[in-house]
Amino acid sequence: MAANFGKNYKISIFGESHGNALGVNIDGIPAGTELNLEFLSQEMRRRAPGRSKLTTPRVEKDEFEILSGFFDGKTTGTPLAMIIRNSNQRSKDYSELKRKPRHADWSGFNRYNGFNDIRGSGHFSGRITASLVFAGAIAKQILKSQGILIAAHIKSVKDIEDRDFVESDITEKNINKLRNMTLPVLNEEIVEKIEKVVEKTREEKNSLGGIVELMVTGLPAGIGDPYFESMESELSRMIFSVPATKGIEFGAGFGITEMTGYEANDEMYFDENGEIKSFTNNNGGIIGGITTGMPISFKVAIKPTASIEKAQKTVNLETKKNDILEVHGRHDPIIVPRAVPVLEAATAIVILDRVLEAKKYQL
Ligand SMILES: Cc1cc2nc3c(=O)[nH]c(=O)nc-3n(C[C@H](O)[C@H](O)[C@H](O)COP(=O)(O)O)c2cc1C
Ligand SMILES: C=C(O[C@@H]1CC(C(=O)O)=C[C@@H](OP(=O)(O)O)[C@H]1O)C(=O)O
Repeated sequence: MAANFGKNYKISIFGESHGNALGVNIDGIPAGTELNLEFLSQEMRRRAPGRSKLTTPRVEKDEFEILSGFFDGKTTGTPLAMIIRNSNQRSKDYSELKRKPRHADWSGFNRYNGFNDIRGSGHFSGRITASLVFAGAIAKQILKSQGILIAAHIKSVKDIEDRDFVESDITEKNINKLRNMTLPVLNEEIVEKIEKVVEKTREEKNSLGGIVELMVTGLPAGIGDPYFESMESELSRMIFSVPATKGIEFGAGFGITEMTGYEANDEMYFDENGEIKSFTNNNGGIIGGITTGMPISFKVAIKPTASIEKAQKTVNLETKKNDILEVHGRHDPIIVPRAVPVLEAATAIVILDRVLEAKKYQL
């Protein structure tokens, strides 16, 4: 089923943006895992809507309720189900959109024979990513206990660029700092520039996109598989499940095509502790679908928000005539900052699933 992901850390998501609730059922959490509920809440707040002037004004607390699989502060090992109740639906904003489709309304209408819930785009809404953040936050806690850390920052908005991650950026202290920033960037001088360009674009009834960079450290060499379950394949499958994702590149990405083989090869050496490293990481920590022991590094392209107030051409499915669409309602003028915690969580789910898979073939 399309709503399911994972072979070992298995998630099944459900819900609609304007329905009663959304949530996730997680199977495969090791029994006896202590959950830090405050950390889970913090992660939910990082993604929640209505938390800054750069996000949609729809305010939702995104308080989660754990229904099963958790007892006396520890997981029981049986499925852990979580729901979040929706509290701030304004479905009249969508009354026109049944006739005049926006983002996934037209493709979803055809896929579900017209029975898709169009209120807030139903299951297609970015709101459903709250479930990913919850499952990812549990995965992050488990991975951290194994020395595996995941970090993300905004790499660019329009033509405003942050510097790239280096391995030494990935410390618990730096991750905590980024987690507490509305605009998580490494070069804080660009924060104001981003705020200004987003504000200006919003005033022009338009929206912006950008790039998020992620890095995973602490993974040993040898996790993953060749071909269909390669680490890149699994990560890409999950990352493309995050609404608004339009591209992913590992390591030097498309830029590697401009290098010669001599430049592109990541030359290896023994470091002062006798560990094998490479001087460069153009392959993004994955070769042959399997981790090399270098950090996994990748960038994700997030498109500009589809729902904009600026008038655009569309079709009217009722009159069967060409028409004009102006989307009123509550929308993110840019999805990128809210995508940061979602992409981290999505990455954590995949990495944990692959780490558990590796336990099957490594004694
Ligand atoms: C956290 C988050 C928030 C989003 N907010 C909006 C929004 O306010 N308005 C909108 O049109 N799209 C928003 N999106 C993107 C749409 O959900 C997405 O574009 C749509 O489902 C179609 O999917 P696609 O763009 O991946 O093809 C958001 C996505 C995420 C991850
Ligand atoms: C509610 C959230 O964001 C929503 C994501 C979204 C979309 O089309 O993806 C459209 C808007 O929905 P609504 O019209 O219901 O306010 C956003 O507010 C959320 O992320 O929790």
